[in-house]
Amino acid sequence: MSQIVRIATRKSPLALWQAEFVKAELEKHHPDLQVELVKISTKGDQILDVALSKVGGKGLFIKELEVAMEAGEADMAVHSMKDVPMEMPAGFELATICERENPFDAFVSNDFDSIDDLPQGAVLGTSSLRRQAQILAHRPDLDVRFLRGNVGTRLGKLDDGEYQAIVLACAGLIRLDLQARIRQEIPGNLSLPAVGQGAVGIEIRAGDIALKERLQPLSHENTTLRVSAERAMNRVLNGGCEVPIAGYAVLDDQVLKLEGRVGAVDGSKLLKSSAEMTLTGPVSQQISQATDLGHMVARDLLSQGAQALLAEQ
Ligand SMILES: NCc1[nH]cc(CCC(=O)O)c1CC(=O)O
Repeated sequence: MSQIVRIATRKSPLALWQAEFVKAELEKHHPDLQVELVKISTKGDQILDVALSKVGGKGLFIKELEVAMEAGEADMAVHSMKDVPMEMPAGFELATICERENPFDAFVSNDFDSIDDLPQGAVLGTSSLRRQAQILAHRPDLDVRFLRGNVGTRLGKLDDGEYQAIVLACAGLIRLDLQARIRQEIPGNLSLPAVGQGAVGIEIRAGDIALKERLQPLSHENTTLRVSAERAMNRVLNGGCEVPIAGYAVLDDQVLKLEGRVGAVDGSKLLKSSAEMTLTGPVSQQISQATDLGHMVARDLLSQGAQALLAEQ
């Protein structure tokens, strides 16, 4: 007898790709499972004309999915980790973090090869305060303008000529088979990625141990440790996806290295900090070491004045 599990997902093409990916993985590892998608509209999808930072951002893309899980209409929700708040609401837990796709930002343009190739004063589209802060710190002459909507909408606005270039996540473009649109993978030293960028996370009702067990084969240890450090940093800085904070960790040979940045949205200031740590012991211990590393970098950014910068936004 097959058992049915339902995934709550937003309706954007990228959200659907991610939910379909989790469905396929689950069915591969558990042939007895029948996985269905429950497609839901969220407030974040409907508000397209205001900066997310101005509409009380945190959790904007995931609230409705939690309501469906609470009502028993779905058993789990699949999210871009970048959009998952640092604290999960009571009754829910982050069960699994899957393998990260390319974490970097993409420069997309029909006329130019890279950020440095843009002419003086060029119009660049992004609504990410993190991207704006870092790009303006590097190229203060650029005219950064508002750009929201799902990946297809943003590319459409570029092609209509509203912008000379736009910046979005490489991961989204790659997953939607639009990698040909990436003119430059923006190096991390120019635009450090957002906390969790490129990783997919799975949220469940707190205490649903049977489902968590089922999800275990989808969990990616290297990604989980890196994203744990990034999120621990963000938690201390009190940041979500809608603040000019960047955080990116790499893990090679048990050495976890985390870099964090907090910027002024006009590019006038960019605080940077990094630290590394050798992870040892069982995974649960390594996660707590990764968390400590995140706290260290956050405290260093705070000692450099991050709080004042974030309060200005
Ligand atoms: N804030 C929206 C969002 N959430 C996740 C992604 C991209 C995919 C990812 O980071 O996994 C995007 C679009 C973008 O930043 O261009």
